[in-house]
Amino acid sequence: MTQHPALTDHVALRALLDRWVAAGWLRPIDRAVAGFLAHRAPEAAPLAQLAAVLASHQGGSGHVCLDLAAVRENPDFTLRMPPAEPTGGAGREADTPSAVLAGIDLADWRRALADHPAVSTRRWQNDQEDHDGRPLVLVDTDRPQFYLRRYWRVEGRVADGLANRRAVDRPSAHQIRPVLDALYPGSNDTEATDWQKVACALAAHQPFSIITGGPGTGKTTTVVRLLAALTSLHLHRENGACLPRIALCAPTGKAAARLAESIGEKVGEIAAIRAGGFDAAHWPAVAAHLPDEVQTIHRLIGTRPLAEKPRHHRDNPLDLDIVVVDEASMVGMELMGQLVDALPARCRLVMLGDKDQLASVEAGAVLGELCRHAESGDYPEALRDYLQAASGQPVPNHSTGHTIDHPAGEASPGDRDDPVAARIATLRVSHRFGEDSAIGALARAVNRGDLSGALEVLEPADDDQPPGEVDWLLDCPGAAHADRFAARVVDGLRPWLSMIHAQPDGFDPESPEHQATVVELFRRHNAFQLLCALRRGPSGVEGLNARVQDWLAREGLLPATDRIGRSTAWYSGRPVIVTRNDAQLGLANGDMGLTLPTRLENGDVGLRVVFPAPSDAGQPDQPGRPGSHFHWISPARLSEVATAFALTVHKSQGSEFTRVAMVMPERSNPILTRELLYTAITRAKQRFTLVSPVRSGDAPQQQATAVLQSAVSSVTRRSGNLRRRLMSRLIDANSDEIEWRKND
Ligand SMILES: Nc1ncnc2c1ncn2[C@@H]1O[C@H](COP(=O)(O)OP(=O)(O)OP(=O)(O)O)[C@@H](O)[C@H]1O
Repeated sequence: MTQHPALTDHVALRALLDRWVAAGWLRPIDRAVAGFLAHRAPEAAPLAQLAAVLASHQGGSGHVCLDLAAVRENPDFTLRMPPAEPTGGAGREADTPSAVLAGIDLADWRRALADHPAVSTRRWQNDQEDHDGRPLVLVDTDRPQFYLRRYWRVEGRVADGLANRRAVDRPSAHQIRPVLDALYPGSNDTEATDWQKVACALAAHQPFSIITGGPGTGKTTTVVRLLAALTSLHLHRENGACLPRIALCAPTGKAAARLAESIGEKVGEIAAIRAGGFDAAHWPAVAAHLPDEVQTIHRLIGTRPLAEKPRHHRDNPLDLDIVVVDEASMVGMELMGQLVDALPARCRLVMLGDKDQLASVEAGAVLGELCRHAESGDYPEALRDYLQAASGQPVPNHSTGHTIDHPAGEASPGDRDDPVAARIATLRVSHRFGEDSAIGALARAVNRGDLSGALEVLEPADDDQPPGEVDWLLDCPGAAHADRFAARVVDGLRPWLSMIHAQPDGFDPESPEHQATVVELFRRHNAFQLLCALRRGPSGVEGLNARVQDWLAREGLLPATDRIGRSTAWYSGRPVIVTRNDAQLGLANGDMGLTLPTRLENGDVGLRVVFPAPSDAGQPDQPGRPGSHFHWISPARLSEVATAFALTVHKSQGSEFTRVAMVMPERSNPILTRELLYTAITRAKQRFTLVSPVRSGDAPQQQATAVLQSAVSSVTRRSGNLRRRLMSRLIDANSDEIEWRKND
């Protein structure tokens, strides 16, 4: 078979890459990798250059490496070329990766890469050696993986940072049992295992642990009790001296604010504990020590604009004993690498998150990858004994064993000796969505890829009935119920928009009464959110924002759309989302603001965009007035924002809303996956509406079901090897030679 000219001729390869960039299939930065390699090794095979370009391209789509076998098996799908969302540029069919790579097999890739002077070939056994400084790394197994060295190194750094945690004090089962019994009164009286208590015992023992579970399964509750248990042990032993220094953090400002909000109540519960023979002042003293502030990870480690390194790193670590990371599914590999670098080896690390949610948009699905086999929940025998003794709970093994995902040719220890699994606790019971909750049932069905289970829950919307907890609405232009969707959206937005209209003389930022009104405004705003899978097209964020503006204008809730324009104009009531961090303004990517008529210092009424201020506003390097709940910012200073009547599901991660309506794409799309739909459903606290756009006349219900089916059956698999690399380090270091001290 003749090969595509781009694989044998450098000029043809450059022309192909130029066309990919022009069509929007490839980023210019990926294209630049080819130029760099051509300069370094002009004679080397074009196929190797192409692989390097594609490895860089995959980094932009969340993968830390290029899985060569996956590219061979399904090139266009693996590489998302053409992109799932149209880019405006026109690509040629003759240029699709499947056309370009036809006839290439793994042996060709291997040969081209192994011969290239810029490629270092590795096996797992020597993955820590990094002396040759070559910019590309080929991990040569039966399923070869090709890395830019930068990602290879950061993945290794994360594995090192997790494997090297050495918490100084691991309580014996005998020490921690009375503390856990006091924190979980009544747990020993029932037969069912209290997995939260077991999770506490596990995380108290392991210097690095993950507590994972769906929404409302008690991750926050558990971590507050864990921190209380560790503080209690210190108080007891050292009489208040050297209490652990604790920091709570999350990847985004919004996730940090949500954790801060939910933690207060739980700390109050600790102060009220009276059980277990501790003196009356003990638990109030424990509660008083627990942190109430939550920072972003960036702020914790001291990320500085334009600086190469954050303030805290290996040579200037944070002075902390325990760090908790919430919403860890949103943390990518680079940020995780910076975080573990900034922690001293003695510092415990506890990660909280829902392993089934969408992964970070940055390269590397850290939590998802580490939790790949968490479902089975089996532990090594000795650890199981410890957990049972420490918690007083039965800890059954769930499965008879899965095969550990070891690189080919390496010994694979038995399932129950998996040292990564020994650091993971899975919470399985949702206290928010009980057995009879339709949202919970829909989320579970989607999560297990069960279309008929999902269809059992999804009730087609009925005009004569009030909407249920979950319902399904067909958005069919021209049909009798065409306005039903518009009416739902307007109903969802009216409560806060009408509050704005009730202040024609503008909000006074200095007035306590107006500040209270703004608190209520944000509460109402948070009661309803429209989500989309896509950004572009009529069912994407752009199309939906325009439609919503029309609907609201029709109802008199916004000025007429021909006056306000479409996407960038400022008007009273425009909700916006920040799309890039702005340290000067104290805004983070993902922050939401509302545009309000505002009384200005000169007495005029003008527009200001109001954002909730972080809890540490007014601190030395944090803009905002001390104690103020809000920032009031002139629209002229905001360039990186977008209208947010509708948001992508990606942007909604880390947030929750009372009611959510999610708009599906018109047809199946690689972006629409099981994780995306699950994430959208679990953003809703009380009601979830699925909106399926359909073409009129043409069996609308079947069209909608086909798109739903493609979503529940499509699972994202991120390339990367963090789990394997961590496992091999833990096995090598034999760091599970834990003394499972039950009786001392
Ligand atoms: N063991 C329990 N018994 C009864 N209620 C509980 C229990 N654990 C947690 N809850 C309640 O369930 C709700 C959710 O708990 P929590 O916020 O800890 O869960 P989460 O997993 O952190 O939730 P999220 O998905 O919001 O991150 C809270 O109202 C909490 O008080």
